[in-house]
Amino acid sequence: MNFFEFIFQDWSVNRGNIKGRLILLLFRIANFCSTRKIYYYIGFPYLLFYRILVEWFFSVEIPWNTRIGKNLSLYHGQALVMTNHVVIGENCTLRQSTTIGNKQARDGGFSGSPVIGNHVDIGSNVCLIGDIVVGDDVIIGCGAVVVKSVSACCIVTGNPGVERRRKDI
Ligand SMILES: CC(=O)SCCNC(=O)CCNC(=O)[C@H](O)C(C)(C)COP(=O)(O)OP(=O)(O)OC[C@H]1O[C@@H](n2cnc3c(N)ncnc32)[C@H](O)[C@@H]1OP(=O)(O)O
Ligand SMILES: N[C@@H](CO)C(=O)O
Repeated sequence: MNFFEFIFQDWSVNRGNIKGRLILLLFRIANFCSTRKIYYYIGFPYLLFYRILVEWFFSVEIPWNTRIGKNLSLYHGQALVMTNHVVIGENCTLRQSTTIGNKQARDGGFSGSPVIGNHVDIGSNVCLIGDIVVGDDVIIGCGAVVVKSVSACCIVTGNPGVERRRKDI
């Protein structure tokens, strides 16, 4: 993937969604710089710009070195927070007021963070926490709190999240 393909990899799935396109374009440029050593140093001022604009002003904390597959849809980009250990597959959807992160142990150490498969649709106001794996083709309902791994082809709803098999695939 060349530079332009890389930075525009989410463009088409966010058609009509200017904010989603802008945030993801800024993220992909930061991601490109931060994951290639020489560009990390050259692009460091840009990384600071990314952090201030996207994290402080848009309130979307997608760390610049997070591993995210192509075609991420980002609706209503605000109050979205994740750690840089999160992994997100291809063709996933994220919405507002969602946290994807870790938990802290009594000894002060941190757990791992979620690894999310392909074609995972995450509703608004969701918390995905800890060293868990979310399979492919999962839908996570709005407001769900997910602290255990989720099998592929399931819907998860509620707090604590309960999974059931999808009937549409
Ligand atoms: C501004 C905006 O629009 S931002 C966009 C916000 N939208 C979202 O985040 C969409 C997220 N999608 C959802 O939460 C959906 O409800 C889904 C995908 C989880 C389920 O959708 P459907 O398959 O149509 O389920 P359906 O509405 O038939 O409900 C099935 C059952 O699950 C329950 N249910 C549905 N969604 C949820 C939820 N988020 N949390 C808890 N229970 C739920 C229903 O009450 C129903 O229970 P019942 O069988 O006891 O009556
Ligand atoms: N309702 C659309 C956009 O607001 C969604 O699924 O998030």
